[in-house]
Amino acid sequence: MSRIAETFARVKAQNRAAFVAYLCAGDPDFETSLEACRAVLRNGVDLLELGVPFSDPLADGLTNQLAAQRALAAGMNRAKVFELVRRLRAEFAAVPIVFYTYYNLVFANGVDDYVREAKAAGLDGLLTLDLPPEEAGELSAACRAHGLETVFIVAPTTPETRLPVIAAAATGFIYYVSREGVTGVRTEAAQGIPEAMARIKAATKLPVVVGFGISTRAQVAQVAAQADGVVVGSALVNVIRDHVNAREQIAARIGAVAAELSAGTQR
Ligand SMILES: O=P(O)(O)OC[C@@H](O)[C@@H](O)c1c[nH]c2ccccc12
Repeated sequence: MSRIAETFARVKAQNRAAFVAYLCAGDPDFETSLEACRAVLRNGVDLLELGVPFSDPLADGLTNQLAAQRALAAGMNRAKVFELVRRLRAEFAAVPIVFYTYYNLVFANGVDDYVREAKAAGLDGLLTLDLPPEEAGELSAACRAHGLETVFIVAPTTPETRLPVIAAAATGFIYYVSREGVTGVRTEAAQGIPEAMARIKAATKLPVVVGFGISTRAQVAQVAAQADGVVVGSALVNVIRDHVNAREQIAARIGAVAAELSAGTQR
């Protein structure tokens, strides 16, 4: 069983949703990013989404765009992103790590080489934010060959007819982005999640995680009652933003936020 499948089976047996954290790899620098990832993994995170910093993050809100800029400014590159995964995998054998990346970065130097290197570094899956399943044949074949999961997104605007296409291409889990627009902290979790879960669950047996705008323990608890996993990104990335000039504080503070929010996943 894959790390991802084991994780969802474990949290289900514990009657809770998985707590999924998003951080941008190398934000605000390699060593601080490694410390921030360690801190959230030691404080309730069940699955880590690592954003691969990109110059044109069209699907990201301002918080994540600035995180990518900080990482790129600090010199983050393909080799260092894989090194970060290797370092985390050496310390956290069981935690699933999934790249959130734009297809350009995967495609640039050969899809098969990228997937092989990602698997060798210890990665479990890939979510390519700008690659629809209809165009993902080469990537899906490479991931099948090398043993990476291919996660795909369902949005509130996804037509019913596309759900089977997405469900057929997805492995590991499906990500339901619970509102239109881009990522970013909001005052309340989106409405309509139960209805969306019913739609998606009619098309797939895969676990479904829900994200976008979730930033408080109460919002986590609300979504945890409705989904298999809850994703928090900007609320964690903002801790890094707010302590860029006090980097030694980031690990402790981001660990505390992860501990507070992840407690909301208990049903
Ligand atoms: O930041 P938020 O509102 O907590 O949402 C999670 C989001 O950041 C993370 O899952 C993510 C980062 N980049 C993305 C691009 C598309 C969809 C999702 C994402």
